[in-house]
Amino acid sequence: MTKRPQPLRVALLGPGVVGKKAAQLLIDEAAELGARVGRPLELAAVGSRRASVEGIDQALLTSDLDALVRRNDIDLVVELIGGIEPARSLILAAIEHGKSVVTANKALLARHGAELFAAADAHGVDVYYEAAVGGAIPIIRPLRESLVADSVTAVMGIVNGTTNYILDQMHTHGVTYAEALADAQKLGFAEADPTADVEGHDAAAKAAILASLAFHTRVTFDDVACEGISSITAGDIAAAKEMGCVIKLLARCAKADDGSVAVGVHPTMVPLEHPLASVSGAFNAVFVELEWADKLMFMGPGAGGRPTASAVVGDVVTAARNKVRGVAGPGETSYNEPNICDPGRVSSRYYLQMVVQDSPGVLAQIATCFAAHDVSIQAVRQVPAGPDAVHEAQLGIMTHTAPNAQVRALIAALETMAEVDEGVRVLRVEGE
Ligand SMILES: NC(=O)C1=CN([C@@H]2O[C@H](COP(=O)(O)OP(=O)(O)OC[C@H]3O[C@@H](n4cnc5c(N)ncnc54)[C@H](O)[C@@H]3O)[C@@H](O)[C@H]2O)C=CC1
Ligand SMILES: N[C@@H](CC=O)C(=O)O
Ligand code: NA
Repeated sequence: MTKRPQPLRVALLGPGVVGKKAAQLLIDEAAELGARVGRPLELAAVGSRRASVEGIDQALLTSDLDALVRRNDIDLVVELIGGIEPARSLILAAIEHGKSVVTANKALLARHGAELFAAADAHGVDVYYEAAVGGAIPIIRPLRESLVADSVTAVMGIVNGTTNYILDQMHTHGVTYAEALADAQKLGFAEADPTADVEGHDAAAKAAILASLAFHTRVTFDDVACEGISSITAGDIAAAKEMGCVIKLLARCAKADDGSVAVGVHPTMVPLEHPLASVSGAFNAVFVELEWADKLMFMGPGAGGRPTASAVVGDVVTAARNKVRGVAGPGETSYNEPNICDPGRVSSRYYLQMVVQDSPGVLAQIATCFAAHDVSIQAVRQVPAGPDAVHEAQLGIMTHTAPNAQVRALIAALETMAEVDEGVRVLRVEGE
């Protein structure tokens, strides 16, 4: 009788939106996944706060996550509880006990990635995290492995499904921000606390991870200039439409002229002809510009239980294959020193919208103010400020590319002009 090979045993922490689906995939496809690994793959335990979880055998559940990640009979740990602690300590303990780790936790990786990767390297195990950026979309492995010989010049992406869903609903169906957010929460895209989504923190964590991989450096969450979508109004959406654009929450990572790395997350007017403009609903997309490969776009479901579980279990199979062969995958410890661009030096096109007096010479005065700040005007749009505001007009001005600090100084100067109402609205505009 041939002896059944010893299975590789997986512990999954956090059977929530993603964890439940990852457990289901590991259970339902166990035979096929084992064949792909070359050894049986078994979901051996699930670390959970709850005493019962639909679809998971009661006998697998344990509330003692600390003990679980140290158990000798566990080979791989899948962390899906989210947040910083206890996720960080649990992952470090798992690594120190010789387990490879799979996580979807971008918040943790963007703050403590260096520590986790160094620990994994020291203990000869893997930390895989494909689900942490763009959910099911393969983007981590392409940047880390397939494109490693090329030089990335810019990475930009729609990397938060919740905000893309909200903006898309506002743009195409005219629904309110609050209605669209409630829908996104029901559909399972939103983080437990949706502030992380709508204020751009989730996208900023993903931007830090993308920039680190793209530029072989270590960018952290705190290095990312971050602005969310909670202040986007129906008026902004209407202005974008009139300028031939759509508003997207865009994460942008690029090399500045001096070689420093500029990383930001901002609501951005994206011209309709740009490939990212057509990315709708909760879909994510990452657009990469490279010196040799030119332009690539990766697109697909960036959130939700099933798509994210696909990426998580894909990483489990990869880490398990490495275990079978007695090797570790490509580590992440050889980095260039971080050199982060001062946010004021980051250049972009901008759209400025203001209410102005509708009388002769005002436009000329405003244009003079732009010239005094060395900000060049690309396009101008003027509409009545409102049905009763006969002496006021709403003026929208799109600039050519200019450094952020110069545009901020221009706005401060415009707001001191008697002809301009306070509260000049500003949005980034993608493209040249
Ligand atoms: N929901 C999504 O579409 C995506 C989520 N992610 C990431 O995947 C991870 C999990 O996200 P979700 O499944 O959406 O979250 P969730 O809130 O639905 O699930 C988390 C689970 O972990 C459990 N948990 C939390 N802290 C725990 C603790 N200290 N001890 C025991 N159990 C604990 C919770 O009770 C819950 O069952 C997060 O890092 C998230 O950022 C990544 C990509 C997409
Ligand atoms: N809340 C996130 C989930 C995936 O990371 C999103 O909306 O994209
Ligand atoms: Na991904």
